[in-house]
Amino acid sequence: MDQRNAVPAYETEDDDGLSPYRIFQRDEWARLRADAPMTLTADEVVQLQSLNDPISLDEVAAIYLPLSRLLSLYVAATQGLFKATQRFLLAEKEEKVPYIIGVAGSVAVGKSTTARVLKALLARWPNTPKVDLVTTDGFLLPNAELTRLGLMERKGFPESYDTGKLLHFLADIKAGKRNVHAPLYSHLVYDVVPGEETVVDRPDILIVEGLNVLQPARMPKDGTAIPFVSDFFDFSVYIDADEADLHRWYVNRFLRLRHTAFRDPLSYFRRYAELPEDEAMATADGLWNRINLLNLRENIVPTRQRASLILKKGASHRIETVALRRL
Ligand SMILES: Nc1ncnc2c1ncn2[C@@H]1O[C@H](COP(=O)(O)OP(=O)(O)O)[C@@H](O)[C@H]1O
Ligand SMILES: CC(C)(COP(=O)(O)O)[C@@H](O)C(=O)NCCC(=O)O
Repeated sequence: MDQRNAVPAYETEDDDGLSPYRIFQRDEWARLRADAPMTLTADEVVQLQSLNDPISLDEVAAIYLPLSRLLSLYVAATQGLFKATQRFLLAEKEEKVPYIIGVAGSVAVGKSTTARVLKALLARWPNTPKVDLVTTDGFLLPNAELTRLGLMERKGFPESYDTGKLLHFLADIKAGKRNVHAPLYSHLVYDVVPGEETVVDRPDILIVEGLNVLQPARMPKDGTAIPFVSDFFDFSVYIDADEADLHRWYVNRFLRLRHTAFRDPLSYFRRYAELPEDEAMATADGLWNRINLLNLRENIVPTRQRASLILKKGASHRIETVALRRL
């Protein structure tokens, strides 16, 4: 096995029962939906899916409704624990603390679709919680800074983010601050958009989606402790798929974008809209192999075992197995 991929397997349960994960085949997991009602329509599901990341109502029923049910139990348990701490501290008034869910995985695995479907389902729980979603691309260094640092070919690698800014953002959210601002990234212009922000105002649940959300902190030499982004998470989901599938999904999405987003005069990839298909494919292959595959192997896959839940997709984007941490 390639050393770079030498991450312990989670997909097979050890005979000795030492695996940190309980593995479910799709059908077994689907049964755990129990009495959770379907709250999305087929049309709404279509609206939530990303380009080249098909998702069906059946997928929502089999995978995401059991997950929504699990999360409703976990959120209630965490709130109970929080209340216990408040009682212990003889606190006069109970502040609410947002429950934070991280969504990690490769470029082109479909994190955005998963995050949007989860947001929609959780917001439709009977107590209608306020659910917000933030993507970490807003915390990327601007292209001018990446160019100055020689990091344009490392976009999406841990060093291409302003991790300090992301940590402060999450600390403010967990501290219960109001109107916390997060910067925004545009896939169209391929850069952070100066002055554009999203505002997060004390949600009940915040979903944080990005390649590197399970990344450990790089330890400073002076011995000071830096938190991990995931220290702020109450739960995390890693979306997993085989390299060959991810490669194909990335290239196919790139080819489809030539007929849509790349035609926009503002698109960073404008020049690729006119390329013949074989040249466009070679460009997409290059971006995948030079940047995204390297990042997947070096930084993203090694964080997989840190997730609370691993959703493993098959070649058609359907989730085939689910691995749930035993806590
Ligand atoms: N060059 C691009 N132009 C426009 N949209 C893009 C481009 N690249 C990716 N996207 C969109 O950005 C979103 C995030 O993509 P990505 O970071 O690969 O994560 P994932 O596929 O896991 O959601 C997706 O909805 C995708 O369709
Ligand atoms: C913007 C991204 C780094 C994803 O960022 P994330 O929201 O996961 O933090 C990624 O979609 C990307 O553009 N990667 C650079 C290589 C490429 O163009 O595919």
